[in-house]
Amino acid sequence: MFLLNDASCNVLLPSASGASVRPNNSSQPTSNLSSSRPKRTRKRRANFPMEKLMEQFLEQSAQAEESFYRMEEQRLQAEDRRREAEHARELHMLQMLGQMFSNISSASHGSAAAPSRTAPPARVPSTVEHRSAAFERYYSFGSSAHRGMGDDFLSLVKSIVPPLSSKKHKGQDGRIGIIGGCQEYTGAPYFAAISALKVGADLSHVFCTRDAATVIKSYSPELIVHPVLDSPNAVEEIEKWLPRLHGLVVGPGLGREDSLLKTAKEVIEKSKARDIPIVIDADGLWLVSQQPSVIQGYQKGILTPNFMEFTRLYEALHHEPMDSSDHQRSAMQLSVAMGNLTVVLKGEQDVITDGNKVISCSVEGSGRRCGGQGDLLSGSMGVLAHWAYTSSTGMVKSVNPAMVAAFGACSLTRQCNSQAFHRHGRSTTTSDMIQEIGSAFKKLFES
Ligand SMILES: NC(=O)C1=CN([C@@H]2O[C@H](COP(=O)(O)OP(=O)(O)OC[C@H]3O[C@@H](n4cnc5c(N)ncnc54)[C@H](OP(=O)(O)O)[C@@H]3O)[C@@H](O)[C@H]2O)[C@@H](O)CC1
Ligand SMILES: Nc1ncnc2c1ncn2[C@@H]1O[C@H](COP(=O)(O)OP(=O)(O)OP(=O)(O)O)[C@@H](O)[C@H]1O
Repeated sequence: MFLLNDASCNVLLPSASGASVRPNNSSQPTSNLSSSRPKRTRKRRANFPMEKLMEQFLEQSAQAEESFYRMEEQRLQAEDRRREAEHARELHMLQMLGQMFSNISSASHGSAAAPSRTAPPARVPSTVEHRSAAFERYYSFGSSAHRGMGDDFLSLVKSIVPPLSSKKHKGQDGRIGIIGGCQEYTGAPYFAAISALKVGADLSHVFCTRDAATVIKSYSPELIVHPVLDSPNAVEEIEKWLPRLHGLVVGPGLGREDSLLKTAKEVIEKSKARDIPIVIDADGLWLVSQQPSVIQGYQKGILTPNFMEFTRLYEALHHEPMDSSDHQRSAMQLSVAMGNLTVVLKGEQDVITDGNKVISCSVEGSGRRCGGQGDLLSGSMGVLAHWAYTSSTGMVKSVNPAMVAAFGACSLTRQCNSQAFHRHGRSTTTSDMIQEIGSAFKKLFES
């Protein structure tokens, strides 16, 4: 905005910040416009007709405008340079982190750093070996100790979140399948499937028994529900969909009926052949404790046991009771015995390990332990595993995509628990936590 003050002829120019400022008289030939010397001004006014004065004023205005835009241009260029430098610094930091992890993995476990899809189960290290190894490779997030490393893992999770874009079509950010849902348990598969959607999958399929299907559909129109799990040709019916699925969660609300477990087992085999990331939870873990070979050595498999489920698995693999005083060590031992599968032992702290590294997630949750929180966790992990394995950033692959996905899902579940508890206190339910997924995700991974 340019103002000509009638009485004094003072000129007001816009500053870069938008506020009007007076021009610097020392650098501009504006003495004829000054109001501080009335006599001289009057005399000059007599010599210069009004048009000449206007002409001069317009010329000065144009110069001022030009200099303003030049300064603005310089300011924007400096801002661009600052952003580019910041981006390069972030990228460099993540590459170094990736390099560091791959060094740790190759130094400690040779082939485990670049595992084959179905590696044979590795040797279980001795107690002494394990204690020092776990110490060296133990990182914690949420407590004040090792916060730097936790923050780095958080950066890795942030880096796998795909950008939202109008160029994408429905399905590109993930189609997730849940194998579970029977007459007794309809809530668990619903929680897992809706959580996958709310984290950011585009489509969520539930493969459940016939009598559970209508119930699950009635909870939400967002879910695609297939009433096939107890049909005679269940495996073929589900197999038809596998080429379209990016992630599978097996177990929430599956139940333990032999025929359903047999179907789940065959679906796991078919999904492995297609290289689909598979999260196994709840009754899926019951199946694994009966037949570990169903998933043993599959590097894209993640097990998410609670303490009870963990004990069952550990004893099935090691044929002896576990040492419950050292969760990190026991979790590493189970992972190694399962062929370096990623294991998430849920609890007061979530312990996440692939047998080489151990991370602990202790993001503050709450004291509320309503049923279904584990389903929120496994559904979210299904999506994050797909994003981690298909991430184009590269550095996630030098860590272990399954560990990054597991860490992301644990942090998110605990953050949802904390936020829901702040609103609802003791009456918090898993549905309240699911309502918090959007804001918890934004807070953790998009800020
Ligand atoms: N709304 C729904 O539809 C829901 C359905 N769900 C579905 O239910 C199915 C069975 O799953 P599950 O977890 O109840 O079976 P299981 O592992 O045998 O545990 C049974 C017993 O283990 C114990 N226990 C548990 N945790 C423990 C711990 N941390 N530390 C120590 N002990 C612990 C505890 O024993 P208690 O305290 O009673 O002695 C508990 O009663 C499965 O399909 C699942 O998806 C759930 O997802 C919830 C929402
Ligand atoms: N003692 C705890 N303190 C804080 N958070 C916890 C605690 N126990 C579990 N959690 C959180 O709750 C999540 C679900 O764990 P939980 O042990 O409830 O699973 P679950 O028993 O398999 O659940 P579900 O009821 O779905 O079967 C964990 O990832 C963890 O983040």
